[in-house]
Amino acid sequence: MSPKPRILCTRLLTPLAQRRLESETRISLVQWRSEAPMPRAELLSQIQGVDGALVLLTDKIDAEAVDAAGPGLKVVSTVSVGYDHVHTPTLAQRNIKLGITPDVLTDASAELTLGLLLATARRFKEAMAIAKTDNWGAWNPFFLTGSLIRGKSMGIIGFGRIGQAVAERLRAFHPSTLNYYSPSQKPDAERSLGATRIQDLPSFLSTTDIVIVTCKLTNDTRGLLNSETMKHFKKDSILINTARGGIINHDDLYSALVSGTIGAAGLDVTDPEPFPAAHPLHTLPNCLILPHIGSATMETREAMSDLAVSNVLAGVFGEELPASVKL
Ligand SMILES: O=CC(=O)O
Repeated sequence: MSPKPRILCTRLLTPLAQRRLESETRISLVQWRSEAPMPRAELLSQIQGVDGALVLLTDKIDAEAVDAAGPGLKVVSTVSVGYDHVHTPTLAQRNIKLGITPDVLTDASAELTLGLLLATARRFKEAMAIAKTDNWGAWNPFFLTGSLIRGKSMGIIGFGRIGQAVAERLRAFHPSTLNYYSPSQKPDAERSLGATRIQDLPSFLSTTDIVIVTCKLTNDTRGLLNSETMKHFKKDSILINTARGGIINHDDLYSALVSGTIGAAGLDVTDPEPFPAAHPLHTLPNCLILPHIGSATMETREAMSDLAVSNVLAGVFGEELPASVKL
């Protein structure tokens, strides 16, 4: 009888998915049973000889990790839709499958994006700080005035599942225009969402009041928004990023927010993560930072974990992954 496939899981999963993984009798499970990330040295040691690795976006799966796993590794399954922490050329070269968790987190991510936009436009960070003090003062017409969303030109960078789900929700705010910046044309979404593609970044930025970043982090998008491209933002524009921190140069963003080149920013993702408490962006009243909670609802995290379990099981048993990346 051939030995059971070995699966390494680098974290404790949400309760239902954890139970499912533990009760899977066809596999031999090695798991880092903690809510904190598996230390790198531990990962490199425990991944040796496994058939499948179920990982999170905090685990760097590079050539070193794949080498440490050895020739039996068939599948890497990440509990995330983004996979910039996985070195895809190495996986492709060694014929290792990559599973991700699309769709199940689209609603949660789009809802968080809208929440962050509203909070940024209406200055929640300053308002919450003042509400806790004795400087609240009497109601006055100029107090904490923010920006209306209705009637604004909206622009989405990246027009995949999450970008389109954000666009669908933004329509309820009656934008003046809804544009997107993406390497590929999306004719169906253009028709159903009334969106227009502008593929020249300076033109896209200079005609947009509210810029929302939802694209993947790739070699093409790393540092896409920097001191050069930020010059094209409209005065008083709002920038929201719920994709990956590396798409924005944070030092350049600080300068742009201080000089007024950009009016306000809401970031659910930063570079690095965790974002240092001492970073000057935290000191700005017009920069609201969240600790990467886009998909953080319990239902969503259960669905993501469940899909990741399905992906890793399919991979080790040589079946088609329910949700994979074409490498
Ligand atoms: O950021 C979260 C994800 O990629 O799922």
